[in-house]
Amino acid sequence: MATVECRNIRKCYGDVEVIRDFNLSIQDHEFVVFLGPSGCGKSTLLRMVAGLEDITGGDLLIGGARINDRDPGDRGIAMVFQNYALYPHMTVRQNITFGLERAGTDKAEIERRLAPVVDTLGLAIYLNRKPVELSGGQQQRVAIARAMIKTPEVFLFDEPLSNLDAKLRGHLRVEIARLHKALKSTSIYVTHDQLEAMTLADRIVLMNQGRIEQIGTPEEIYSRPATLFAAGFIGTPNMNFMQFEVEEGALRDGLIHLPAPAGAQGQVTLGIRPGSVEVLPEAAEDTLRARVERDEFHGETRLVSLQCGTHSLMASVPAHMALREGQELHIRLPEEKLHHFDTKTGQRLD
Ligand SMILES: Nc1ncnc2c1ncn2[C@@H]1O[C@H](COP(=O)(O)OP(=O)(O)OP(=O)(O)O)[C@@H](O)[C@H]1O
Repeated sequence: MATVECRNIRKCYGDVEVIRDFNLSIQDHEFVVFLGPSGCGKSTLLRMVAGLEDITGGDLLIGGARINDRDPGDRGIAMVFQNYALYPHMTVRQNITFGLERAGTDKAEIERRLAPVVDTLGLAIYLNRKPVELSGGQQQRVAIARAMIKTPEVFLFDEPLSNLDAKLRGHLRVEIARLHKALKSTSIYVTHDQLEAMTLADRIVLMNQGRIEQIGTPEEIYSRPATLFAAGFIGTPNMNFMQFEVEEGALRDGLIHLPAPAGAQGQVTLGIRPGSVEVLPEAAEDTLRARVERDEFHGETRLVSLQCGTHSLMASVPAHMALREGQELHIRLPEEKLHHFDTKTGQRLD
């Protein structure tokens, strides 16, 4: 059973604490993505699991055994890095099998393991080439093959696609998902790319400044972000935010009058995703007047910047809805699509 458990994990560089009291249980076969902005600590955490960084405090368990002080080679893990780090003087075949040869695995066993790995990653025709004769995507496939052939219990991926162009990234993303299904190993994948996280993860661990902001399935985090940070980080285009002071149980300004969530006090941030803002040609009882500031054509949709009283909002509308800059129109903010946060603490209110 390749469960991974982090219990009160801490990491300090000198006096600076970069990971604080990190707790997480990863199940056998689960695909967990550490997602967050640059510097939030996701790589440091992954490197601690791999044994490439000391753990300052707490316990790290793989398969139920505490492995804080175990050598990287004895942890049952394999890691795929952002820089493929292939040996330039070796062929593809040698790069893939080198680790097993060094460990003294016998030749027949290496050949037995090589065939399905090479097959799965479409590398058979490149086996005798040197890395310099391969594209970036092919080189990263070799790096994945090198990790796969070790048949690890836990796969660790550190931004493996970030050096590739967008098309190749999409392609390899699908392959990694397929591989995970076939191999059934537990996987931890680090990225700052929310699309990768949303498409690959069983669960996302959203991190910010060395702490967990939210843990959940992609759907859970998208539809019920637990904090303002989670709401702003997940979703493209970004969620709209509007600031209000709670007055007599309502969020109110010259134009807007909405009920405040039960018990809300002080400042509340109202959030709504651009795709949830309804744009209407006619006024109705629950619509608000808005003016078009800018209209961007995005293919299937248009992204419209609106001014609604003192609030700036984005709305994503079908592309056929041609709008002019300066045009007056009417919008509706459906109540069931609103998110409320305490502005001071950043915590979700409803
Ligand atoms: N060897 C080190 N010495 C001191 N500080 C470090 C060291 N390595 C990382 N840090 C700091 O630890 C914090 C977390 O870094 P880490 O590389 O884990 O972030 P990250 O979320 O993976 O970012 P990125 O996406 O940019 O790689 C950062 O503030 C970084 O400056």
